[in-house]
Amino acid sequence: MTVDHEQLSQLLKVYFIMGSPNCLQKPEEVLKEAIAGGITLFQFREKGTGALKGTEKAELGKKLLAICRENQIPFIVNDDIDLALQLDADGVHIGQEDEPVEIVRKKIGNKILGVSAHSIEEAQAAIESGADYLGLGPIYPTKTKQDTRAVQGLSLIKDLRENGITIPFIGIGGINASNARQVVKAGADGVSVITAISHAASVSEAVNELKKQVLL
Ligand SMILES: Cc1ncc(COP(=O)(O)OP(=O)(O)O)c(N)n1
Ligand SMILES: Cc1ncsc1CCOP(=O)(O)O
Ligand SMILES: [Mg+2]
Repeated sequence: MTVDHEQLSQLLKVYFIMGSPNCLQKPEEVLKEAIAGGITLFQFREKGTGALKGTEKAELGKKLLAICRENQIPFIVNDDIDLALQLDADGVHIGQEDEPVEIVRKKIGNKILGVSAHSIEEAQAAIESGADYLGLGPIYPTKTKQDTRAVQGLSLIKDLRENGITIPFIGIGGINASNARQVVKAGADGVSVITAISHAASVSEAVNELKKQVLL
């Protein structure tokens, strides 16, 4: 899948990330509801306590990919490049502790490549090595990921734009409908969200609320 900056910027508006440990009901149902609410991109992140492994993880990935395909929502795999290639996913997301960006770029060809960055230097290095978009965070405190860097607030988002970085990027970490607007106002193309969507009483309404804030 080849996408230009503008298409990617649109895809990043409401970027839903989840795996089975994040869900209060069947992941397939959560994803269907999130799509009905209007998510623009999905990342399969099967990580954390109770996460599926091996064949079970691949089987769930295959089911979630099928749902995304039926609804024309691009499907990104977190960390696991082999699974992304096996499923023929649309892209992968890697962090600073994962495989080096250049190596992943070679492995995945023109699939979408997202990279986490926590400073201008990491952002520039990721861009030079072939990232298509950046994930910046945690913007706000989060309970979902234990091994995060320090909470950043909006400063890195503003700094990147002030330093002429034009690549699409999203904020991640503790984002919900009450703070999403300020993330986008600071310069992000969109928001990446786990809990505010996956734990919502109504998943589709939560997505809808987030989307309204991001597109304001
Ligand atoms: C869109 C997006 N941004 C950041 C991350 C975090 O990636 P990473 O730092 O590699 O941490 P894990 O998610 O692998 O625990 C992400 N997954 N997606
Ligand atoms: C994967 C990840 N990377 C930085 S914060 C985070 C977790 C975001 O989850 P939530 O939206 O529940 O705070
Ligand atoms: Mg990672």
